[in-house]
Amino acid sequence: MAATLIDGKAFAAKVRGQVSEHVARLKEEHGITPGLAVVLVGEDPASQVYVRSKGKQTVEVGMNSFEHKLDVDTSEADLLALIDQLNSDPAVHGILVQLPLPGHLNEDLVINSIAPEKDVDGFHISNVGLLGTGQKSMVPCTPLGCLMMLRDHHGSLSGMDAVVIGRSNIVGKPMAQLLLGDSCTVTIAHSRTKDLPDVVRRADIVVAAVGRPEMVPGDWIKEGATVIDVGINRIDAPEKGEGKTRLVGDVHFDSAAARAGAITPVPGGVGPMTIACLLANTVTACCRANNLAEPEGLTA
Ligand SMILES: Nc1nc(=O)c2c([nH]1)NC[C@@H]1CN(c3ccc(C(=O)N[C@@H](CCC(=O)O)C(=O)O)cc3)C=[N+]21
Repeated sequence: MAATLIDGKAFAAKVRGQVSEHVARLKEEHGITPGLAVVLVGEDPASQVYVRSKGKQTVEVGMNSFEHKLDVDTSEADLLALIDQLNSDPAVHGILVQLPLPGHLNEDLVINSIAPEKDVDGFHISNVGLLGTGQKSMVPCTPLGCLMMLRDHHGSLSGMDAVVIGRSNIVGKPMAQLLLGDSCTVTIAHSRTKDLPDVVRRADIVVAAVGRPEMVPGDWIKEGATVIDVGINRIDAPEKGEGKTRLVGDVHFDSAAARAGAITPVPGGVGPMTIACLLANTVTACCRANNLAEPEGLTA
């Protein structure tokens, strides 16, 4: 492998260390403990695993974790009532409603009912608008984690050609805004993009966020480019035994690593950074709520 491995797991541990220090200072100097509320509707096993690891890490950095597990057929009114209650609870500085929600619940309505200053996912329309206009906002965790790794690796991103594959509200669009904010020339590619391989081949930075296992082959990657793989896809792995699975990204790792200058692995890349940034956003929200100086290096 020619490429430098960007170790998201190690980077995330470093970010959590910084978060812990800020939390300790908030407690000692101000008597405030940041709190994160996570709302999970239904019992999707993958979501449960993810929510559990978030709760564990929240407590490990010294914050309060409030978990709300609701029945899969919870009514929209009941969910909105819970969010209302969390919005007005001074012990709660961050609120995350795990997505996707069951089909009978209107995701946009639910997300936009979260108080924008507590919206640690950065999905509320106010935060989307603030980010798009370069104003102070809550920044979505996955793109924020990608940006931190890119800045750490390159220093300045100014003038670089960045291609984001995927146009979701959760990753693709906010990622493009952040890269533009750092003065990249940004292309957002998607399933209808013509000549996708050629578009990707001109990129200095490739961010793959489509959710299709290994869809980006190495020969799309420009020699020396930096590849950030956002995909976390579980696929069958019969070679490991019957019924076994493994995680792969949206990028074909081995062939891409042979051409890239730097690349993030899956697992151990963007995923751990997403959770670290969720904790970072909660500290940021807590500082803003209390008119305290914001933690440096943990925001965009
Ligand atoms: N409102 C909301 N916000 C989210 O941020 C959100 C969400 N809903 N719904 C679900 C997705 C998924 N997600 C992951 C974060 C980290 C890992 C992660 O750390 N993955 C490990 C591997 C974990 C494993 O082994 O299964 C890794 O990539 O190394 C995975 C998935 C956040 N999401």
